[in-house]
Amino acid sequence: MLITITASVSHSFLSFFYSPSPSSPRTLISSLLPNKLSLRSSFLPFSSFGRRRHHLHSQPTRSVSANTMNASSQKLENPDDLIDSVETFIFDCDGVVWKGDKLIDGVPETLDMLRSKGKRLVFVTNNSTKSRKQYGKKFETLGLNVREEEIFASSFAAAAYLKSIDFPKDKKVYVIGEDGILKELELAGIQYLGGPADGEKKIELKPGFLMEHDKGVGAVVVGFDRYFNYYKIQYGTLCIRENPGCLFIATNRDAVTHLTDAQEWAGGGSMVGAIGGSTQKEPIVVGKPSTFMMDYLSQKFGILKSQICMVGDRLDTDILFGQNGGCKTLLVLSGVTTLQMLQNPNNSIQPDFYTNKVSDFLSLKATAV
Ligand SMILES: O=C(CO)[C@H](O)[C@H](O)COP(=O)(O)O
Repeated sequence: MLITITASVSHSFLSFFYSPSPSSPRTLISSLLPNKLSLRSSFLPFSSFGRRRHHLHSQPTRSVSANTMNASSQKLENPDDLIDSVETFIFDCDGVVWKGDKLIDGVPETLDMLRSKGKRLVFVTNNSTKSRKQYGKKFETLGLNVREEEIFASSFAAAAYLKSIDFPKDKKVYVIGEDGILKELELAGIQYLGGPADGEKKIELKPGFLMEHDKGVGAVVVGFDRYFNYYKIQYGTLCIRENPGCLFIATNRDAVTHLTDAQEWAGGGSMVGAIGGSTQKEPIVVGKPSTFMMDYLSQKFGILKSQICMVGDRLDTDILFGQNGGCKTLLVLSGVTTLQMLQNPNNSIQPDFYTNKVSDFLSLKATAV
């Protein structure tokens, strides 16, 4: 069974890990797992600085959480009931708000309607290629009135996670990923190397060639990277395998993404999988479905998770993210998931509601009048 280590900022977990118990973190985490799950020996990337600060929990990506045992989803028929039952809507971006660079029909009007009802709107994306500021520009270009503080990308989550564990000022992060991660690390005051600059680098395998690496790297952050190469794999691998306590952090493990609308393209999970393959370690995942961003948001805005509705197009990231956080969930069929996929007997991830697209909030209301 696939198990993912996820990062959480929940106070209960924090106090749990700060407790003076002599138990090792591995024992503590093991105690949180159902009996049938076990941890592999290389599973926990604790470092000397992260040891007492990590509040990790192991979380199967599906099927063990009680939330994933929901009965079949209901087709959304009374949007007002759902709207009135929560104070915050978290929207996934790709497949919900836009597809690639194309705005999905009816999104601006729907967001305006929700704002006019006093709802808090938050946007969460696993795509780490841009920073919050860069996403702010994208929203603006698409004619959407969204502030940078309302956007939470996995690039930001990686930097926020490192801050939450007091990543030492004298340590560096090796980045396998694009500009968004670099920008967020910079804003967080964290030193880094790698990123797009290593995209051109090649390795000449002459006899006896040995690649040097920076012993001051305390974390490798892996996100979606269109310039992924063997140099980056080897560099990241050396840091994780040879620098004591070096963390392996993944922005997400998404299998596919939408680089063009003609087909699905290999996603961030492919880069993370390569580093997992060479290091034989599991990453700390900070993007969906990890609860790190959910916990972060709920603490930052002081929102009760039961007062949140997560709207997304992917079952194994968005809907699971909402369910793992104890929120209401709405699946829209405007992205990667079809009705057939939702209703396939092998699919156990059932959102509370499903509908075609977010603007159904408006059209269904109109029909009901
Ligand atoms: O970056 C990616 C590739 O790994 C993501 O799969 C993708 O872009 C996810 O976006 P969202 O969370 O907005 O659906």
